[in-house]
Amino acid sequence: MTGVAVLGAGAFGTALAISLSAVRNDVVLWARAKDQIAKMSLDRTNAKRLPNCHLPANLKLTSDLQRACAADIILISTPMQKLSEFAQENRTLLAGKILVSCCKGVDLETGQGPVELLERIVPDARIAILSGPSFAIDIAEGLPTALTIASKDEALVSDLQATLATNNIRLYSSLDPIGVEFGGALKNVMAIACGIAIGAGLGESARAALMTRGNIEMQRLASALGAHPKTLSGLSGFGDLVLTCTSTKSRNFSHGIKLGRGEPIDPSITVEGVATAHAAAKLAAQRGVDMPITNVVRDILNSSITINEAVELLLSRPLKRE
Ligand SMILES: NC(=O)C1=CN([C@@H]2O[C@H](COP(=O)(O)OP(=O)(O)OC[C@H]3O[C@@H](n4cnc5c(N)ncnc54)[C@H](OP(=O)(O)O)[C@@H]3O)[C@@H](O)[C@H]2O)C=CC1
Ligand SMILES: O=C(CO)COP(=O)(O)O
Repeated sequence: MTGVAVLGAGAFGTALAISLSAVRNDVVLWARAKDQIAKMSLDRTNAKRLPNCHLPANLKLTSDLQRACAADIILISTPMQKLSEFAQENRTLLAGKILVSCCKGVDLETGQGPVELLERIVPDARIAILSGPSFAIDIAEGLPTALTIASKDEALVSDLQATLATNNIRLYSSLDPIGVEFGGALKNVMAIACGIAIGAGLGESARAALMTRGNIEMQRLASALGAHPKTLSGLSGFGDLVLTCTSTKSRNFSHGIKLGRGEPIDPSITVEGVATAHAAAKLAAQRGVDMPITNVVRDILNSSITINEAVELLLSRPLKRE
């Protein structure tokens, strides 16, 4: 396999392109805005999305999607709610390629995760997902982490594991893309819940309880959708849950903190858990899956309940065996 393109020069796409460029000379990073690419080429940094991180000299930059899509392997790193539109608009360029989704979310309109969505829109592509604990800034600075690459196609996943591992990203493989995509998506909802708890002064014990019961909810929904429950105990589940529920580097956790403190929200920041809370609550209702934490996060986001009411709701549920 030759040539790796990263589509979407957001924080994560840029970080992945930097990390991959340390081990390969055939990496191209695409952004839709010509002026952004011109500025990035001049400054060798992405001031808009990942400031202060150097773009290596061997990393190619382009706003020409056709040129980027000449690569065999295409990593897609747009926000989840933009993936459907992006894939539909560019389905001809993506056809027949190896597509690796880097998105963490559930599509609000269809209830699909990124793998299922790409399989529907680009049926003749070979699809995989990359997920796990990885703040863009950590990856860009060369700090080590471990991620999961998953696909139902065993040969593909093993090729991608070898091709996409870098000096600071250790890659584990998985044949359970549903578990990996829903682990990565649902942890964002729990990070908002934990942020709310911390922001509202409910304490760290409350956060630990939310993380633990949240993890059970994540497993329940993912299993109902066909995932292996054990997958959610891995990097794209427990691993990312721990990271994002405990760090203010997380936009989802920070969003929750702001809600908990009653502070204003900046709508320009990508906070995947907001739409995903709505999508996941809907999926759970359709399948009869009990998701009390997800439901209260959705209701707080809708302003249909207060944080105090959410606490009361969670604590007054019938007592049960763990
Ligand atoms: N940031 C992180 O630490 C991590 C993020 N992720 C996941 O990666 C995905 C992207 O996040 P992140 O990079 O942080 O997001 P950012 O908000 O930093 O960037 C989003 C990028 O997507 C581009 N974009 C938005 N809409 C479209 C569209 N319709 N067509 C093409 N490009 C589009 C934006 O372009 P423009 O600037 O022109 O608007 C921008 O380059 C999310 O699903 C996130 O959960 C995963 C792991 C870590
Ligand atoms: O997914 C992430 C780290 O693994 C990034 O989390 P946020 O989107 O909450 O910043």
